[in-house]
Amino acid sequence: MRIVGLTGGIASGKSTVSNLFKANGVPVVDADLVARDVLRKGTGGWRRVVKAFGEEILQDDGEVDRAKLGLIVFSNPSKRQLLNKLLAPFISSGIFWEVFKLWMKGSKVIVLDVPLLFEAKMDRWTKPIIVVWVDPETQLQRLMKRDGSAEEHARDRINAQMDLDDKKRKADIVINNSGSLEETKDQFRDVLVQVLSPLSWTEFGLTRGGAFAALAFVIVGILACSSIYNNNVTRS
Ligand SMILES: CC(C)(COP(=O)(O)OP(=O)(O)OC[C@H]1O[C@@H](n2cnc3c(N)ncnc32)[C@H](O)[C@@H]1O)[C@@H](O)C(=O)NCCC(=O)NCCS
Ligand SMILES: Nc1ncnc2c1ncn2[C@@H]1O[C@H](COP(=O)(O)OP(=O)(O)OP(=O)(O)O)[C@@H](O)[C@H]1O
Repeated sequence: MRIVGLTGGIASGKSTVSNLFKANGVPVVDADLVARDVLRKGTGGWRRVVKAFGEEILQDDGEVDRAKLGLIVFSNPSKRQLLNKLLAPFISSGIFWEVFKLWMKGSKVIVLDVPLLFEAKMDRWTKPIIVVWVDPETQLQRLMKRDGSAEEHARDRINAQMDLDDKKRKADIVINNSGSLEETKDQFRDVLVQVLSPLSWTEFGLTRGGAFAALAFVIVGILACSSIYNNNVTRS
């Protein structure tokens, strides 16, 4: 199985690129969706977070007020670290299960869309790593426009992540999303060819088909050895 890492900065265009993958039949595991699930009312993540941050972060219906919690953690690094520490085990296992389900379905190439791929050291499980890069001013403007947020809050969110240029240096593939959507789609076409190139033997071994082939090989080997052994015992 080939697990492609897709990352970047906040509002750099990861969802835009992951939608292009989905439109081309490549399944995507979205870490933001997993992170939402593990914070739903009544879950283990919800209980831990409410215990640590207090009931004042809850809405009337008992769900976490995400905007309120966001304002707290994106302006305070130690509170953000606490939230990350509380949710990390739930997010990692959630991602693992999503990958496992796709493996069971027989998917050969999948994309992991994880904003904090490098920060959470999940980059070691993915190859190649695609970084969606955008120039800083465009990133700020797109973020403010999309979330309707003030410049100060948008900057807090951007500064809560590893510098986007550092991520770019760690990438195997860079998509520059500073221009139009058409320009991004042009780059994406070449990226798709690379991502869908034939699997290496190691990647094939990690697919469901590869695992069954290896198992069949071992069973045939054992049967062949036992038949040779039985023949020798009968003769002697
Ligand atoms: C603080 C929360 C409630 C704010 O929710 P909100 O709906 O406003 O934002 P959303 O979850 O859609 O995230 C938007 C973007 O913010 C960035 N972001 C989210 N969490 C973090 C974080 N802990 N550190 C840095 N950036 C983050 C990501 O780029 C993400 O794509 C939420 O982001 C959260 O629970 N974060 C902690 C979980 C986490 O680490 N998620 C990232 C998945 S790897
Ligand atoms: N090339 C582009 N031209 C114009 N607008 C764009 C372009 N790419 C993305 N956008 C817009 O910028 C915003 C951020 O893009 P997107 O949601 O894909 O980023 P993201 O990296 O997934 O964000 P997050 O980290 O918050 O999940 C969206 O409103 C999107 O429509």
